[in-house]
Amino acid sequence: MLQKDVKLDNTTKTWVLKKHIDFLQSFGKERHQYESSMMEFLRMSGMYWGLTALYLINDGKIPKEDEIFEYIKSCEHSCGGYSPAPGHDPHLLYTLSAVQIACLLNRELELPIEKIVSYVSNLQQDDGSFSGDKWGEIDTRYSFCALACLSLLGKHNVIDLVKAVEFIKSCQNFDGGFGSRPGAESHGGLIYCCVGSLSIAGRLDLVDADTLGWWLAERQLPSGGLNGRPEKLPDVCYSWWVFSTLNILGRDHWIDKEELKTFILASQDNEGGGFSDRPGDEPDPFHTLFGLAALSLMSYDTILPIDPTYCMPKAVINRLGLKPQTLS
Ligand SMILES: COc1ccc(S(=O)(=O)N2Cc3cc(-c4ccc(C=O)o4)ccc3N(Cc3cncn3C)C[C@H]2Cc2ccc(O)cc2)cc1
Ligand SMILES: [Zn+2]
Repeated sequence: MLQKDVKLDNTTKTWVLKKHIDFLQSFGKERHQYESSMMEFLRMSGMYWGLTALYLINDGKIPKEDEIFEYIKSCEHSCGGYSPAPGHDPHLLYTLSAVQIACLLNRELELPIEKIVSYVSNLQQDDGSFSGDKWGEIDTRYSFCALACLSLLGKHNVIDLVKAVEFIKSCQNFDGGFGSRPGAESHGGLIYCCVGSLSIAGRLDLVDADTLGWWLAERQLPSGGLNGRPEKLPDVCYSWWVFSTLNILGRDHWIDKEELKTFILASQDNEGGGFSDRPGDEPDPFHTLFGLAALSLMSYDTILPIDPTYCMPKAVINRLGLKPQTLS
């Protein structure tokens, strides 16, 4: 079977740091008005992606902090959950994003912590799994959102951690990977969520690190890029999902970092700044964060260090006194 991949033209793209800062600072303004309005359904997450990316390359400086915190408050619901934008329904995805942004601003203590904690713990099911909102869709993504959100607030002991870990273990496959539910196929993004959850819970002993490490290293293609499943095209965001998981498992030397770096840099937009999913596509804040975050794990240029488990600046995780488990 011909391996699907992209062909990098041999001009290595220059590192356009200033343009990435401009791209991130202008998102939501006139230049990106259209895309930004189209993305209202995920705006709170879009702000976490854009602001974290900016923090990493702008020496931790974030503009308009008060305006951002007012926006978070405008998305708060009486149940303790946050919506992506005013007038939308609350959901665990955007509650995590709101807490992550508040932590970036060093203002997490100004949040209604007890209400958020009760919102998140009420989403845990009898089998230890989590749903994303009242409609009840179960997904290991939501286990990660719940554990990350509560641990950032120093409250992860309010849920049944043993059962939460048990559910994640029930989603482990013979290839060492994890899926969205028991029996679902292994997928790079869900493996990151499950290994990240076990890292927060201090239970990486449950991971078969060699078998999973091998499956993850198999994601690298001749272009240097990583895909999320066999036979898929490489994509910059998998540079984060797959590479940060290898980093947590102490096996990130199992892939060729130089080739991954080349693929990520080739996915920069040299005109307007930002990163796309692969060379030649439109850049967006989502792929810009995950491209920069992977480069940060490779200590590229002046990008500030990032924590592989939380996808947040190390300085913020250290300030919160959090020590997510990693294997050496
Ligand atoms: C453009 O098409 C999509 C498809 C899915 C989504 S998603 O919300 O389900 N989601 C996140 C995601 C976001 C973007 C994006 C564009 C502009 C912005 C502004 O901030 O963000 C783009 C893609 C995307 N995807 C889809 C994707 C990424 N790489 C390959 N694909 C198909 C991921 C998707 C799932 C997701 C992942 C992480 C997360 O924290 C939340 C949702 C969003 C747009
Ligand atoms: Zn992607």
